[in-house]
Amino acid sequence: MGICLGCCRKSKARFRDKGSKLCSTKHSTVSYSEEIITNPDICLTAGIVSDNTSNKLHKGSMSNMIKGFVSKRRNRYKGDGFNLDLTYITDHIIAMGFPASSIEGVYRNNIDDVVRFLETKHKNHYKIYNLCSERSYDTTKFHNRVEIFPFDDHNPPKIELIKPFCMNVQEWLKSHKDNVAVVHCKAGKGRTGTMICCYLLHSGDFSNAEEALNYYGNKRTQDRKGVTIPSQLRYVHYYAQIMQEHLTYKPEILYIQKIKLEPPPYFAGGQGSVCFAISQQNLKETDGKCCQQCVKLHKSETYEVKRCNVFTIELSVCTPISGDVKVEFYNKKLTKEKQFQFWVNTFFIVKECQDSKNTGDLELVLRKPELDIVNKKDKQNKVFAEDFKVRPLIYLY
Ligand SMILES: O=P(O)(O)O[C@@H]1[C@@H](OP(=O)(O)O)[C@H](OP(=O)(O)O)[C@H](O)[C@H](OP(=O)(O)O)[C@H]1OP(=O)(O)O
Repeated sequence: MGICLGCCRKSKARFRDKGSKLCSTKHSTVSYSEEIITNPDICLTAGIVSDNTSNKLHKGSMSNMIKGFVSKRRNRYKGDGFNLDLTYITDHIIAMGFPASSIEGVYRNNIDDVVRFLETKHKNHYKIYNLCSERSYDTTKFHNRVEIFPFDDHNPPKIELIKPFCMNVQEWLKSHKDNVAVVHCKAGKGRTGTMICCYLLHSGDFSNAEEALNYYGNKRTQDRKGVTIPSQLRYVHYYAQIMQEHLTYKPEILYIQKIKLEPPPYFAGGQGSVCFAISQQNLKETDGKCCQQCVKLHKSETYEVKRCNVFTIELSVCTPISGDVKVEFYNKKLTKEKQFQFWVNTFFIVKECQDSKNTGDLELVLRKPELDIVNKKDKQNKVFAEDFKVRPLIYLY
């Protein structure tokens, strides 16, 4: 039986993320014998294999090696004949990577292995929570006990998504002492951690966001870094406030009029141009189901930045914002390159003002570690100074 390398266009299209990092060499139409599967070099460089071959590949020790590599520092479940990117966060809450099929099942959790695991360990007592907005799978494999609470990779959930998720998990866990909730996104780390930490707060297991996040990080990863995206962390803190102070959420309307960059980024050669966009996460109904929809509210012109202490950008129109709001900054070269982004929620901005008895306008301050992307990409402080801050000026009324 041979492996056809390079003949399956459909698989190629699907092979776009981690797999493509592993297997990105040129295609070949050569057929290889089965023993070759055990040769790491050929497997890693093979790139494209057909679907029935992937079914065999995912069972081999080579596949386990690739899976271990792809799951990086996440804790895997190994034992009883299983080797899965899956971690018990508590006895009743499981975090795992995407249950994948086809070639993706060779380097992520294979859906059939996940089914086998859950049927063996938690028969009739598991329910899956899929957080991916980007895709799904054959839910009949899990007897259709799959709930979808979708949001985008590298982003926080819409704030209104969190409570229904927590209530659904709570109801499921309360309905039988043996029930488990199995939560996943793609890697089963960032988005999964965000929602699990919110649940740990909702259930009263933790009363403070930091403790829930540390607990999750310790359980799910070897480097104790569970949720690392600043906006996802911010939303766990938001939900902690809702729980601690019994708040009733309301999407307040505010206005952004200025954004200050302090100091402005330093691009190669000393000069550069920035532009930014402000978007809002709305809920829209499609086929009777509520989905998130990111709507652009403001697209800025391009500003040339010069060296100075504070670079202030006045918005051409005072932009009303409400609920979950994303601000994205780009460096405008030949192509636009995203430098950083952050999500905030207007309800918590107003609350912060009220708590500090501030009746005037508010200058939000977001420091470099609180900004998505740049917190990881510019660790050497080459473009953004270590003490870089972005200060949106918000009008309350
Ligand atoms: O933190 P990292 O570097 O492991 O990033 C994860 C990504 O790995 P990558 O950077 O592409 O190698 C990872 O992508 P892969 O699974 O590696 O393709 C996910 O995007 C993961 O987010 P989530 O757990 O699905 O919400 C990402 O996790 P978060 O950054 O969202 O926590």
